[in-house]
Amino acid sequence: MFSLSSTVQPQVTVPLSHLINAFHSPKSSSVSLSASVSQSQHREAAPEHEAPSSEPVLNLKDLGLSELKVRQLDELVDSLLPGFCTGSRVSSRWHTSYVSAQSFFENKHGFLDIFSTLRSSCLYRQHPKTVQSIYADLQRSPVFVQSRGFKTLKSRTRRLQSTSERFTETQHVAPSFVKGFLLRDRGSDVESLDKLMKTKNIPEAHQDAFKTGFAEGFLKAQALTQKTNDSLRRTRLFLLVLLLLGIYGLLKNPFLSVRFRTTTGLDSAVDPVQMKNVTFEHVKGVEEAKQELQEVVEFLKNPQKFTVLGGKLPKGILLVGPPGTGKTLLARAVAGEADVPFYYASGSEFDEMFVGVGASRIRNLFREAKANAPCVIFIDELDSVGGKRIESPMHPYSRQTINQLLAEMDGFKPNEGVIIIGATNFPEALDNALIRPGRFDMQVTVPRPDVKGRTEILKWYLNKIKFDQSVDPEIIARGTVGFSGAELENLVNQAALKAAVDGKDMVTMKELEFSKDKILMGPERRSVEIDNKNKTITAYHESGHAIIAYYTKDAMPINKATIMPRGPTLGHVSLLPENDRWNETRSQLLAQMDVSMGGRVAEELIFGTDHITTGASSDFDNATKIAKRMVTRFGMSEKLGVMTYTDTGKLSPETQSAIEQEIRILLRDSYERAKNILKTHAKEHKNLAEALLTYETLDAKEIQIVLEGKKLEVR
Ligand SMILES: Nc1ncnc2c1ncn2[C@@H]1O[C@H](COP(=O)(O)OP(=O)(O)OP(=O)(O)O)[C@@H](O)[C@H]1O
Ligand SMILES: [Zn+2]
Repeated sequence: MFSLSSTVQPQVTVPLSHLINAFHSPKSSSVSLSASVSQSQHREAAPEHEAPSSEPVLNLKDLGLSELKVRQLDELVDSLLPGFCTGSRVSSRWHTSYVSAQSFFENKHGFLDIFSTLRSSCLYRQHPKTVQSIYADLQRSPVFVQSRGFKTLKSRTRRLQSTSERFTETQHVAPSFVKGFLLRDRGSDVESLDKLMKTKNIPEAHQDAFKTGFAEGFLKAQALTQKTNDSLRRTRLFLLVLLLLGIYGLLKNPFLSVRFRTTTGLDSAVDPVQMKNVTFEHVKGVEEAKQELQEVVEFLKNPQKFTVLGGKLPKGILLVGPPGTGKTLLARAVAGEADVPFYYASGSEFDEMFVGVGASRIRNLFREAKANAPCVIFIDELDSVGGKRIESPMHPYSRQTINQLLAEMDGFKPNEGVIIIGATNFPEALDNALIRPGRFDMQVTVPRPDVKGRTEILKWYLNKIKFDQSVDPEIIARGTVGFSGAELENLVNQAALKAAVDGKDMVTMKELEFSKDKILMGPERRSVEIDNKNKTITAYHESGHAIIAYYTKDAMPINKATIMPRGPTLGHVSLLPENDRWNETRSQLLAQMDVSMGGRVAEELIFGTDHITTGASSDFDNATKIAKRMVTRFGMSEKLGVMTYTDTGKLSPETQSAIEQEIRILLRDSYERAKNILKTHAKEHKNLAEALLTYETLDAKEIQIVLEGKKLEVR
């Protein structure tokens, strides 16, 4: 049978006579199979074998093919003579037999890799021509066209041969087809099978067999052709839909962040993201940083305006600050405010074990960005690409990568509209070359937020959840000194989760306090069974702290006392500074020491010296630290004067012992003060401890009620 593989059927009408003639063209034809069948040549060739016009006309009935439709006939012809059809796509493919295709994929598989075509179209978005030409290409050439002609030609011919065993003249079949066809004037003559059989002297006895064989072969080929056509049609439809979708996506949103990405070894694509929805409004508590970046936004909005006036803006801005303080968010907001593309890269992406990869990634990034200026390139973790640790065996090519980064930064003018924002937690770890003028020459500090900033951040994230009106973000803010924006966001989120778990319909202070403690001290250990004796000791210990805090003038206000085990602690008292403390007075420091002492003093007073526990060790640590700093750093000891003693190891033994002596005195005095207070307020101490044993946790208000001798309302 005539099998067709993956070839598109050209719509060409061929007189049946050509076909028949082809079977019986002179055996002597010397056209060799392996020769490249150039159709144009054949067409140009003089028609030597013009058929006599007197040939009788063939009736399809004679062939037993009267059932065939014209189209089927065309297909038959094409099956037999794929090379014939003028101007058809197939023919042109045949003639590229010796030409390797453009891509390895094409060579290997014989058809275009439509996905890589689409991908590369996305890679070069700034050249819309590419997309168009690809579209045109795809229109021109059906996707599964075999472009490796020699393979096609041979295999198809072989198939022709094997399926036309009836017409045995193996060697000469194909050439005679061609010759028979091409040497004739196709339009004019209509020949008949009868005549052919006569002229070729086919014996009467064989004529029927000839016809039957011909028809059988045709019908079999027909069935297969139909199948192939169906599957081809389906594939083409699928590819068309895919293509249309791709084009639609590109037209609709050129900055679509989710797109085909190529990460083939050395070459990685870089996609910008449009940051319209992130503005400075989203970044709270870092007002100074926002102000400094405002001018960068103005520049990105209108680079020309700045250069006309001769203004010069930094190419690179370094955002410096601890993790989670919103450096990435700020960089996004800069792009969002200016409504320009945002290119994100993490320094660690460039840190490659392979030569040239990191450098090549940087090159790609800058090439893309420059083509889309004005825009923002953000390099997170800049220290991991621009660090000083060059020549380390762990990062063999980092020098190369840094050099590439430097070259790229030097490679464009300040008015080109590309702003590079780098972020790092360790500016001191950066390579000096990076922070020279003309590179990252502007530093913006993004510190941990202060009380006001924390309150704003908490409000911002609280507004995204349901919370009770009684919630006071400021109280939480005061208790979260040192929290970063990310940690505060997490705090609110944990509170929301806790409320959901407890079946509440909104978040209250309780959940917020809960999640704050969880972040600060680890999760509650409700399951831990603490015996009554230990519980009682803990209750008195914590009440001791609370009483001292309550009755000492310069101590911080109490926020909460609890005997709920959490993390490594059995209970704790939390105090809230009214504001972030920039400075502390001597009396505040002493008060802090006294509060720390309160725990141990309570144990001693209530249970006796023999029953004091190990539970006060961290309290002592705390108190000792304060005393030591007062003596050695703050000049708060009369005996040692206003002098700092940083490296105590290098001091004379006398000075060392004098320091020790002073610290000891401070601690002892503190202990005595605490003892006095607890003795004076023994009743309140007892009441508070009992309230804690009953309620486990007491907040500031409840503590006040107990200490004022009033009864707590049953909760
Ligand atoms: N000042 C802030 N205002 C509002 N949200 C913040 C702030 N800081 C941090 N966040 C929240 O924390 C998330 C993480 O912050 P971001 O990634 O910007 O921190 P970063 O400083 O870049 O951290 P890293 O140094 O770890 O990369 C932000 O997406 C945001 O949700
Ligand atoms: Zn304690």
